[in-house]
Amino acid sequence: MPETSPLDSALTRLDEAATHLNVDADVIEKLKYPRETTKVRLMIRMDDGSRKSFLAWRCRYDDTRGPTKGGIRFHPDATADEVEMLAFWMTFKCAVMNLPYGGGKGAVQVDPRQLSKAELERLSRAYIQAFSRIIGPDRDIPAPDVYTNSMIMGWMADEYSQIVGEGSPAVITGKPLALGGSVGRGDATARGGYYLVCHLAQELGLSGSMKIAVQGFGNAGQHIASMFAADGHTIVAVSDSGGAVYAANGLDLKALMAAKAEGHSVIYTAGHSGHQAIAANELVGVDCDVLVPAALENMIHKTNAETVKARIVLELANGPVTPEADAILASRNVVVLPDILANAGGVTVSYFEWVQNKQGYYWELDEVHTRLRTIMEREGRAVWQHSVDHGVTPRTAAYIHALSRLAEAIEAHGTQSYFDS
Ligand SMILES: NC(=O)C1=CN([C@@H]2O[C@H](COP(=O)(O)OP(=O)(O)OC[C@H]3O[C@@H](n4cnc5c(N)ncnc54)[C@H](O)[C@@H]3O)[C@@H](O)[C@H]2O)C=CC1
Ligand SMILES: O=C(O)CCC(=O)C(=O)O
Repeated sequence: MPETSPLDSALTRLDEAATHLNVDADVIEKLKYPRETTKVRLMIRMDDGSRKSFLAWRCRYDDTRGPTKGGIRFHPDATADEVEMLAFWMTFKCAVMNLPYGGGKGAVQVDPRQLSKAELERLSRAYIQAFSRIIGPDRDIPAPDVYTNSMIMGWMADEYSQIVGEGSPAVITGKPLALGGSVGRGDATARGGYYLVCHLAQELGLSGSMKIAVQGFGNAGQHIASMFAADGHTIVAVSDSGGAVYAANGLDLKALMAAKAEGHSVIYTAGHSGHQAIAANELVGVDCDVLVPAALENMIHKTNAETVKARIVLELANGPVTPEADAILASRNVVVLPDILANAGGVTVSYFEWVQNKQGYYWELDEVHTRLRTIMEREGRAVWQHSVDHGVTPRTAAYIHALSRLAEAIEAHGTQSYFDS
C-alpha cells in the first residue's frame, strides 16, 4: 500500500523547493490549493437499455501562467484527490517547460475495458456535456491520459464543437490527425523522455548498450521501449496490469506489441522466445541500467525502493516514486529524472497541436521533433544545472525551476490574482 497520498507527496516537494528560493509564503500558500474542482455524476444509456452512473471530475488547479491544461483519465480507482494532484503536477510541468499554460486534470471513475465502443463514446460525450462550461480553447484544454486515447479525444472535440455551434479544434489536444491532431503527439511523452536521456547521457554516466525495464506497457511504455530498442539497447522486462515478463537477453518487442494490439496482457507472450513470466511487482528490482515507470502513481515505494538495481529512473508516469522512496534512491545514488520534466514531451506536443489549431497551419513531423528536442534539452539542461548549483536531486531542481517561474507570474499579476473567482 502506498504510504502517502499523491496530495501529500506533491506538497512535500513544493515545500522542499521553497526552501531554496526567496518566495513569499503567500505564493506557496496559493499553490497549495486548487482554484476549482468540479465533480459531476454522468449518466449514460448502456447497450442493454439500462442506465448507469459514473463519477467524474475536472480540476483547474492554477491558471496564473495561462489556460489550464491536462489530460483526462478513465480509471476505476480515480478519485478527486488524485485528480487534484495530477492537476498540481500539470501546473508545475507546464512551468518547467515554460509553456503558456496552467495545470488541470480530469477523470472518470470507470473501467473502460468493461464498456462497449458505443458506451465509451456516450460516456466521453457525456463528460463534455457536463464540463462544456468549464473547458474551452482559452480556458481549460484537456488531452489523453491513462486509458484514454485519440479516438476518445476526437469524440470529445466533436461534442464540444456541436455544443458551441462551430468547429473548435483547439479545445482538446491529442486528437486524431483527421480532426486537427498534430503529427508526433502519439509518441511525444516517450520521445521527450528519450531526448532527455540522450542529452544528459554523459552526466548520467550512460554509455554503450543499456538494459532497460519498463513498468506499464501502454502508450508511453511501448513507445519508449521501441525508441531504446531502435538504438540497440536491450529491453529486459515489461509489465502491464495483467503481469510482467522478463528475458535477460532481451524481449521480442514485436511479439509484445502484437499481443497488446490483440487486447492481451504482456503475460500472453510468456514462453515465447525466452520470455519468462515474473510477478508484476518484481519488475522494479530486475537487473537493468534504466528503470522506466510508465504506469501509475506510487509504484516505487519504501518497501521496494531498496530492490531497485537501475542507476537511472526515468519517470514517464506521473508520481511513480513516493517521497520515502525518493530518499532511499537518493541515498543509493540512483538518479531519478522526475515526471514534471521527463514526461513533459506529451504536453509540449499538445501545446504544438494547440498552436497549429489556432494558426490553421500544420507542421511536418521533423518540425515537431526538432522543436520538442530543443525544449527538452533547454529545460532539461536548466534543471540539471539547478541540481548542481543547489546540490539537490533533479526532482527538487525541477520544482525550483518551475516555482521560480510560477512565483514571478503570480507577482506579475498583482494582488487581484489573490482574489480570483
Ligand atoms: N498519455 C500522455 O500523454 C501522458 C501520460 N503520462 C503518464 O504516463 C503514465 C502512463 O500513461 P499512458 O501510457 O498514456 O497510459 P495507457 O493507458 O496507454 O497505459 C497505461 C499502462 O499501465 C499499465 N498498468 C496499469 N496498472 C498497472 C500496474 N499495477 N502495474 C503495471 N502496469 C500497469 C496498463 O496495463 C497500461 O499498459 C500515466 O502515469 C500517465 O499519467 C504522462 C504524460 C503524458
Ligand atoms: O497533453 C496534455 O495536455 C497533458 C498530458 C498529461 O495529462 C500529462 O502530462 O500528465
